[in-house]
Amino acid sequence: NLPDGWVMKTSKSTGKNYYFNLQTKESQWDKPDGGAEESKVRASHLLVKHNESRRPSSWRQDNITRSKDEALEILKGYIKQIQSHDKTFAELAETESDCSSAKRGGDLGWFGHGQMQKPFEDATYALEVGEMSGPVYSDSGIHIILRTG
Ligand SMILES: N=C(N)NCCC[C@H](NC(=O)[C@@H]1CCC/C1=C/[C@H](COP(=O)(O)O)NC=O)C(N)=O
Repeated sequence: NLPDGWVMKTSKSTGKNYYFNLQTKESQWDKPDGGAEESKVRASHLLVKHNESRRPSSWRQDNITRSKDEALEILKGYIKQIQSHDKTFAELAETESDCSSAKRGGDLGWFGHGQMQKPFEDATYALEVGEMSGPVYSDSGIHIILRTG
């Protein structure tokens, strides 16, 4: 049996079985190891990309040219909006995040060690469930992380 959200599919082109996560829409050839549930975490994030991001493009903007400093100032503004309860985390992530998870309010689903870039993984595991991070830097850009599970 497969961990939650995962289904097995057969590739039309190769006839090989692969695994697809209905929640995160990611697919992989290897059977997802359940991994001890307790070692997994769930998080949402709001990503602001910049011109040094590994992929300076997103659903919001084809070519992202803002500087890293500008991205940090923008992200700090979002943190203030969330802390003042002006908007919820998910509402802001949905309209502002440069990650495709924006359409799920920033939800990345459950993940274990080795799946996300290390700085992001470490920052998430350091949070209590329900806690929000400050600015977290990865090769993708600058994130706010909300640990949800
Ligand atoms: N398991 C789930 N839900 N999907 C696979 C995630 C793969 C992982 N991704 C990341 O580490 C970045 C930073 C944290 C979230 C994340 C999202 C990136 C950010 O955007 P990008 O820099 O790729 O354009 N978009 C999707 O992957 C990686 N090892 O590269």
